[in-house]
Amino acid sequence: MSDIFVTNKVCRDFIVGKETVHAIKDVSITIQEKKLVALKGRSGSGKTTLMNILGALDYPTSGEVMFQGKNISQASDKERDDIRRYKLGYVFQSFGLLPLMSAYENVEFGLRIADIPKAERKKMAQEALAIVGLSKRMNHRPLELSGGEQQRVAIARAIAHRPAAVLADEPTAELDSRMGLQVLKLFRNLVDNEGLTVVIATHDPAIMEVADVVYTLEDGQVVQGD
Ligand SMILES: Nc1ncnc2c1ncn2[C@@H]1O[C@H](COP(=O)(O)OP(=O)(O)OP(=O)(O)O)[C@@H](O)[C@H]1O
Repeated sequence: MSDIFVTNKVCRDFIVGKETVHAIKDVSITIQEKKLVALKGRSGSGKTTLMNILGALDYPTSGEVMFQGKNISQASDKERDDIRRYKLGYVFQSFGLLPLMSAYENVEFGLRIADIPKAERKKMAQEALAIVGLSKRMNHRPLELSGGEQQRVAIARAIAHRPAAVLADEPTAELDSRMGLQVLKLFRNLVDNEGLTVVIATHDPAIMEVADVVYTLEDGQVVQGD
């Protein structure tokens, strides 16, 4: 199986006043295709910083990040934009749905941003909502859905354009444990049945039930991986 993300001694520093915060230090990890990989660790351990770097949303201060064999830390803005738009999908803690649009419209809007032609958008949006089990709720607006359902709409939006990988930052933090587990199992299904690679940053202990590989971060360093 091939590697989809490889980081080599990645560091990210933030300058705050006169101090330098070493948010992540010398992180070297490999993420294989079609796996569910967890980045686990306490608040402040560097999970979001590493996710943003993997997702081409931020640059490392030093070190290399490879995505599908390409060094994205040195890629042009256009190449990075294309990776974000076409190759990756993102899921955030607070769902990020547009409140005045229905579930279907939220997913369809994501497909417009990914430049999917109009003629294909309807079928792709409906398929993505079917995968997350929300075909019957697709005309509901976010506030007419439970938190778990809203997160499933956000997942449908993240997968509808058929990216290679989905990056989810604390996707269960605003859900109770039952709904959180449902969402984690949905990610597991996406890996097993849709051939996606999923990377989840979380401190939710239930991740241990679904992850293939867990990297534990402590003070910006990977202390454990299996
Ligand atoms: N933009 C920034 N400016 C300054 N410091 C930052 C910035 N982003 C992150 N940090 C610092 O880097 C460290 C790692 O933060 P990060 O958000 O990656 O951790 P985290 O594990 O995702 O935490 P949480 O679970 O609370 O989101 C923290 O000490 C944080 O204060």
